[in-house]
Amino acid sequence: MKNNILINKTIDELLKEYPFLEETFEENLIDMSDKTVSLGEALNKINEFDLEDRALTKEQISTLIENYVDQMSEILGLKENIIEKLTLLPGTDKSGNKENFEKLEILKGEILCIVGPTGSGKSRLLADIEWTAQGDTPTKRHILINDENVDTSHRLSSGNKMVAQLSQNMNFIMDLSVYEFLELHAASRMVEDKEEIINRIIENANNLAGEKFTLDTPVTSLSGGQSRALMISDTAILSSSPIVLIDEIENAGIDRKKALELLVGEEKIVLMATHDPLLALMGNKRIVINNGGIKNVIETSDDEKEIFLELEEMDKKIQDLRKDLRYGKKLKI
Ligand SMILES: Nc1ncnc2c1ncn2[C@@H]1O[C@H](COP(=O)(O)OP(=O)(O)OP(=O)(O)O)[C@@H](O)[C@H]1O
Repeated sequence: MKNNILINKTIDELLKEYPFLEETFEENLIDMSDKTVSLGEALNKINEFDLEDRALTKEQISTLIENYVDQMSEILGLKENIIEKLTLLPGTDKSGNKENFEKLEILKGEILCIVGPTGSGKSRLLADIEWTAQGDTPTKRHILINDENVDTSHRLSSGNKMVAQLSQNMNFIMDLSVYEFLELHAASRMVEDKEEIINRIIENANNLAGEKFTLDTPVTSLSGGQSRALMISDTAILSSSPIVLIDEIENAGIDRKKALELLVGEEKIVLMATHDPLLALMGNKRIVINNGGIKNVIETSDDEKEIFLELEEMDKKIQDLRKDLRYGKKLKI
């Protein structure tokens, strides 16, 4: 079985996560009397005579279970939940030299920042991840999902995307209200509690943006900050994509710290290109890019976390001054 994640899980865990497997186990000689054993162990325990009788091999049974979980997850929209880890394997920089790392693993719930001078290749790295590069981009990098090479058939399909990209420009061209826009999106995701989800999205978006907007507001009249807040909240709450790529959350009147917390709170992997020290220090690690290649991966140190607290206070002061300025007040510290 190529999916080690399934084979190492216990029968109990598998039945809780994929209740539809019970019948499959029954039909395929998997003993469910002891649910604490792993699927791998249960497969090993199958009697050779029974296998011969059914003209099956253990490998065939494991492949059958794996394919079934894959298909059902796709149909039930569970697929996004099975991304636990993203792995980046080195390619080459712009001069053709191998990148300076062996393997970079990013786990669910982690924030990684990407830093480097203009033109150094930050957007390229985000694009490699979005494309789940298999040595077929200018950098020759490879991306693995859950330790496996990726089935690239998803690349051109529109539904169930693995990666959501929050780009710098959010231009709405549709003539819809915020409610209609969210309703369309909710319908395409077939969510059960549409109204509740829509309310949660707008509430969180308003929490990020300075000036409040309502469900009746036409999307075309949202300000830059408001539309960005709406897209971030929508991505965090409604998007099925487990990986979120952000090409700089600029300072356009949104609370950047809350935005990141919202995205990561929904158990996603977040990769963000940024030059903003406050955002960079919110990450667990940062990838340093130069001349198209990854030169270093730095873990955020305890000292840096202290700096983060200072920056947070400075940032709050600046935000307050900005607000006062907007509302025509005299500035004082
Ligand atoms: N390893 C590489 N090999 C070949 N070309 C590369 C490599 N990395 C990046 N490039 C190319 O270099 C150019 C600049 O890269 P990119 O746009 O990613 O930079 P950036 O750091 O995002 O810049 P900015 O901060 O200005 O947005 C792009 O054309 C990109 O395809």
